[in-house]
Amino acid sequence: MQVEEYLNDIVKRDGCVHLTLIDPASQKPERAVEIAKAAVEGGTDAIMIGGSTGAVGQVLDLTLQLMKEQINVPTILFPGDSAGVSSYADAIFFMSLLNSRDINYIVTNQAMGAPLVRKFGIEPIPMAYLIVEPGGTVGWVGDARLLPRTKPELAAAYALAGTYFGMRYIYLEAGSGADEPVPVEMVGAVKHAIDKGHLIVGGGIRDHNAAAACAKAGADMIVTGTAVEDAGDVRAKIAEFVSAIKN
Ligand SMILES: CC(C)=CCC/C(C)=C/CC/C(C)=C/CC/C(C)=C/COP(=O)(O)OP(=O)(O)O
Ligand SMILES: O=P(O)(O)OC[C@@H](O)CO
Ligand SMILES: [Mg+2]
Repeated sequence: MQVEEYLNDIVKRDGCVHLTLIDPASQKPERAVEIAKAAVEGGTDAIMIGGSTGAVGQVLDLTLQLMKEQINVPTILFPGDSAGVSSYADAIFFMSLLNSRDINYIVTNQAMGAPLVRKFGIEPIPMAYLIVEPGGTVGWVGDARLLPRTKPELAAAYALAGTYFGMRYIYLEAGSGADEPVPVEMVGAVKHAIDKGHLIVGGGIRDHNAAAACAKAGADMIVTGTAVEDAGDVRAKIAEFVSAIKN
């Protein structure tokens, strides 16, 4: 429970965690590590590694190996399937896409990945992954029955079900590069519904105002990927997010 406790302690201390998502398929490992280093300098709390397409094998391993040598925050896998499990990560968001129509994303990929998680000694963090409109690539790949933006009560019902299954983290995802993040009304409704669980919000968070709004509405952790990939000055961009969400 090392990484989970680390994150939960930051929520207690700072009110909110910042997670930087790096897709190993988007750049060479050396560049990914440069981005991660700058993100850590900017104050990010951990690095998530994953992508919905093509984040596998040698590139994933090498990216994580270099990170382990060069950065001092945890690395957390964010896998699309069992091929996204690498022995060089500290933890894995062991997630089920609860609003998928495809059993592969509800439990089969997880079953294929579970023995690897055990073999490699990676810390699994049980998580309900919920995809909200517009959902982006991951909504399509994961065959999600997208949660309507105007129905916070549906998102809250899925989140509550996730906590009753024993999942301690709930991730509300609008899709990478979404035009708008998850609506604040939905963030609030989900936070209200889950007693002890932690709420992660990501997808389409581009600036510090959007990040602050999500945190204020109840997000315990904010994920940014595209905004960081696109930033000229990664360190400065992350620092803006961090100061907007933390007490
Ligand atoms: C726990 C294990 C072994 C597997 C989980 C399998 C599940 C539930 C996957 C959910 C659906 C999926 C395809 C997720 C991929 C990871 C992800 C959410 C990537 C989003 O990353 P970006 O790189 O920002 O998105 P793009 O790929 O659209 O750029
Ligand atoms: O790329 P962005 O839009 O920041 O989304 C991050 C993450 O929620 C995607 O899985
Ligand atoms: Mg990507």
